[in-house]
Amino acid sequence: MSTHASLPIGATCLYTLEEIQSKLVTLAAQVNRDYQDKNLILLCVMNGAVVTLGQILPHLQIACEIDYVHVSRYGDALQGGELNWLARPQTALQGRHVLLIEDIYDEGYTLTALRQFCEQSGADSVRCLALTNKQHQRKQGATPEYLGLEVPDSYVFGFGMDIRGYWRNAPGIFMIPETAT
Ligand SMILES: O=P(O)(O)OC[C@H]1O[C@H](OP(=O)(O)OP(=O)(O)O)[C@H](O)[C@@H]1O
Ligand code: HPA
Repeated sequence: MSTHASLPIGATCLYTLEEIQSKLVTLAAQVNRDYQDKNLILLCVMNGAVVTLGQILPHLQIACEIDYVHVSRYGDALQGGELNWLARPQTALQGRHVLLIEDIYDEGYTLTALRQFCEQSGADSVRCLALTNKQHQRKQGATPEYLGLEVPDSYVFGFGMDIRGYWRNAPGIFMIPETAT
């Protein structure tokens, strides 16, 4: 573990950019294998997944479309609340194979609602790729089919994830130990 000079005081690096890239390459290989003959659409769950989507895309070697859905249940807070729907996908999901792209699988409320939305929209299949999995026992709903890196039960940020609205640009995945829940 290392610290980063210009990040919030006490921030500790959990994963470097190189470690994240390496995991994304592995996840992309699984997606390439599983969706070879499928009409795939990737749905980026804004805002947090924007970096994950952007960084995994060049590693996908299959025809696919992208779109996004914007929901939020944390806002600038460190604890989740009600899910706010800010934008729905513009692409018709009827008959499509949908892969939701998430930055973090935390308590699972967001993912459960998104799966339900896609299924009700007539998708042929709905799966999720989440870059990180927060380790705790407060999960609900189905686990992402493609899971990347394990993170501890603290508020994490960087690589698209915010802390109080900032530092989505942090070059890696970081935590501040005092934010442990
Ligand atoms: O598993 P859950 O407990 O439901 O939390 C996971 C969700 O929380 C985050 O979004 P957030 O509401 O923070 O919005 P953001 O992506 O714009 O930061 C993250 O991007 C996931 O979508
Ligand atoms: O730990 C987290 N960090 C950033 N966004 C999040 N959304 C849910 N949990 C988190």
